[in-house]
Amino acid sequence: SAESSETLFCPISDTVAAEIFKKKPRSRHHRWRCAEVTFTCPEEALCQHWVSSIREQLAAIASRPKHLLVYINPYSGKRQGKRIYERKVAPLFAQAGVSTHVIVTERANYARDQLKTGAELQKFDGVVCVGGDGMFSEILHGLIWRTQIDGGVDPNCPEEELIPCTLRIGIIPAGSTDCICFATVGTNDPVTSALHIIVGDSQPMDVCSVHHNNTFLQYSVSLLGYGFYGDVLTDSERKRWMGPARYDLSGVKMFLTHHYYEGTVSYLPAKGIMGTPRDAARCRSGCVVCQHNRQLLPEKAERYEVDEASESDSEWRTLRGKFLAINAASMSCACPRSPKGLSPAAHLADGTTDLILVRKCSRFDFLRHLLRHTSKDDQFDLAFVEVHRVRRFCFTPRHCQSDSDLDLRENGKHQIFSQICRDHPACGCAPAYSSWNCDGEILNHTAIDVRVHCQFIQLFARGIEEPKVFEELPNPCAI
Ligand SMILES: CCCCCCCCCCCCC/C=C/[C@@H](O)[C@H](CO)NC(=O)CCCCCCCCCCCCCCC
Ligand SMILES: Nc1ncnc2c1ncn2[C@@H]1O[C@H](COP(=O)(O)OP(=O)(O)OP(=O)(O)O)[C@@H](O)[C@H]1O
Ligand SMILES: [Ca+2]
Repeated sequence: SAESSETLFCPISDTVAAEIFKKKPRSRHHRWRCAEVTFTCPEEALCQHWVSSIREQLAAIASRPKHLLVYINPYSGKRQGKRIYERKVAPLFAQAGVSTHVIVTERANYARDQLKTGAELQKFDGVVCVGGDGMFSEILHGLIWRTQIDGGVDPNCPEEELIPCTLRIGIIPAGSTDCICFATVGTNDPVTSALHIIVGDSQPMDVCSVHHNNTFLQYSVSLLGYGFYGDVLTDSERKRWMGPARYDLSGVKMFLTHHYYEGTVSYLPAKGIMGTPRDAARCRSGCVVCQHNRQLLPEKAERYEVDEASESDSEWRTLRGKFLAINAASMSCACPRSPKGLSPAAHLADGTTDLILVRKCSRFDFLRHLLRHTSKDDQFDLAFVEVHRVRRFCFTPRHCQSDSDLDLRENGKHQIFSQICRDHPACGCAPAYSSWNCDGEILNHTAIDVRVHCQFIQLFARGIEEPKVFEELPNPCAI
């Protein structure tokens, strides 16, 4: 009888592919590619038996998603989101037997609003966003909001125990920074991300809730930045037409502007945990620090909250001063601009955020600090920089006297003056306030209360994998 053969779909990493095909491993770490392995057998019936049993085995893996809700932002990054999805991702989902419901967004917050109220989520095993960090933020907000409202929880109360989201989120990177994808996968590559979704990987992630006066503002998973990163974002929003390059231009402009801001930061240090922001070790796939610190949370942490006793007033610390930047990095914030990130030793899922305070210093010193984000040197090893691993923090700008004052500033006259001064640094009048950059969105309040919720969401990812030495290569069939 004639030999039968069938091509089977098997996603594998570059290194494993190299081992199978005896090719030289590629230098681009963390990228995954599809490989085809053809088995031949003498009988067609046997071949069909192999195929059907492999398909059955794959279908029985509960962690693999079967139905996905996909949102594409057609305006992300270089406006390639739709093309990237259709050319690189959709064929892989089809080949792997993953069905999809694809929605191209029609406006900002389209996906968020649908998830909050409209979408029939029980049909899906996950939600995929094709876009940048802003698009991810929409999905995050939609899903968290929906989960709280369905569970009868008030998201406005900062002390409320939130209900964690169960639907996993996948990110197909197509944006300007794609920091969440880069920091959870190790690369910004749509095919790699699609394969992590197909094989059903799970990576838990911390989420910060941000409140102002008992009113919910936003959630954050990467950077909450006041001062430099807030000003870069505000300035870059007026240059959206430039695409990803707007951040570099605004970065240079804000570096030259060199504004500092006065205020008070109070924080609750994360006590008894494994790991510090100055560690040489990094958060990697299967991170023991994240697992250990999650277990430290008390039993009621079934609801993913921190022990109230550890939040007594005496534990809080307060710092006042003039700051060029106040950054809270709940993860490394690694991205192509800074492959080690704002806080290289931060953890994806340890229930803490790294609070980085850059005090007023010379332009030269600030440049040294910034440059160290791109080299092996420690950006925290400078007299004007301090970093604390915290569970919660509050910030109050010095000139923030009352809410009505703040509202006036945010809605009216002060904002205009502040804007004039921002645009005309030569007038010598520095603005009293910056804005918070919350994962790339501008917050409309400056006095904020931030709380970390440990392992609050799950991504279709597995964290960054350490490069494998040859002997440790996994069995490709087990991936
Ligand atoms: C001299 C080179 C120094 C390079 C220093 C690079 C540090 C870069 C650190 C990037 C951290 C990104 C954190 C991620 C935040 C995301 O949630 C958010 C949403 O996508 N992205 C941004 O806010 C977008 C933020 C983009 C910030 C870009 C900052 C660029 C700074 C350039 C300073 C140049 C000084 C030159 C002096 C001659
Ligand atoms: N159809 C749409 N039209 C206009 N804006 C949209 C649309 N869909 C989503 N958005 C908004 O576009 C913004 C930027 O999206 P996204 O993050 O995907 O791209 P980006 O280029 O990486 O931008 P950023 O660097 O701000 O994250 C988000 O705030 C999102 O809410
Ligand atoms: Ca963290």
